[in-house]
Amino acid sequence: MTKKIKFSAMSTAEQPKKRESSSRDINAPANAPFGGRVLVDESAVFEQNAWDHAIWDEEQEQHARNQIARQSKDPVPEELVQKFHADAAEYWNKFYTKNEHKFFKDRHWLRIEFPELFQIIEANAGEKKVLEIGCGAGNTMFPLLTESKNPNLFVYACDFSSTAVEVVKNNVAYDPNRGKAFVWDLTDDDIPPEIEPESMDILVLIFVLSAVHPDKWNQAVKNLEKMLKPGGLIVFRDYGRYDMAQLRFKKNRMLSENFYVRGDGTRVYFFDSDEIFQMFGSRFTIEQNAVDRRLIVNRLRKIKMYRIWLQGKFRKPLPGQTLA
Ligand SMILES: C[S@@+](CC[C@H](N)C(=O)[O-])C[C@H]1O[C@@H](n2cnc3c(N)ncnc32)[C@H](O)[C@@H]1O
Repeated sequence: MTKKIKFSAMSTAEQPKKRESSSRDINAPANAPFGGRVLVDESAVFEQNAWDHAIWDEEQEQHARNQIARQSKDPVPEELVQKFHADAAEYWNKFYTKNEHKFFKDRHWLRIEFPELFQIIEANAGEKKVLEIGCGAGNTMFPLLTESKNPNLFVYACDFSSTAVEVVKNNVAYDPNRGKAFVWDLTDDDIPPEIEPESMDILVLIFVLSAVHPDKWNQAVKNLEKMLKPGGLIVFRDYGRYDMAQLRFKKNRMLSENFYVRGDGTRVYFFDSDEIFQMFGSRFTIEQNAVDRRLIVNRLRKIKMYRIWLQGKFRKPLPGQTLA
């Protein structure tokens, strides 16, 4: 008899306890872009490359807990912890120096998961301003600029790594008349001089908050709020708790709970959706706070990889509006 794997849109453990996603949840199985590939018969697991809505059984959950317990027994040696925090931007500089041209990815999922970003590049969308934070190689800035039909779109991109900003400026699609890249640390005491308070229509936060020390999250969110127009939107995507990348960390990589340093010195946190709610819920209306769980399969090598990402959309209320 074939063993059935349990799959559903969202496990009980993941069900947000408070205000939760409404508009279109990436976990919704029907008509969601990646939502239709649901595995019901495990013997078919290697018949396609990816499956959606993977729910773990107790054995897998226990394995994850064991891995993390093991990692926490051998954390990063105390004398190195401060160096990884203090030199965080420098490690990212090294990363971009080494990998300069390998980082531009055409992310088809951007259009699917964040259609709001692509609505503002329509010809008749009016004056719109976007800021990509922790822009790296400009993986959001460049698709927007190259596809835009909106002459009144301006795209800002910032990163605390000066090397990343140079990579962006050296891209052939970089045009100072339509965009501006600059160095700024999201956790600074104030917003950058390049950005007027309450002037941005959309802030893009893709795989960047995970690189920020948890002690600095609050300042980061304050800065985001200050830059965003009332009614403006933050689009967020990042690593989720128990993602394969978290469970694979070996000895001497854990900095603090769920926060790690990779072999190249860059830091990464793995969030759960409650933390995201805590961070954004008192300042923004949470339009989406979803967990995207995929089982990705290497059919040739018969390897199963469980990826977990969080995705969110947070809207700044209009004056006089209370949080939804
Ligand atoms: C994993 S990369 C993601 C890059 C890009 N967002 C993408 O998705 O391709 C994280 C980026 O965040 C930047 N970063 C990390 N901490 C930052 C901070 N406090 N302020 C600004 N940028 C930061 C890093 O330099 C790096 O470019």
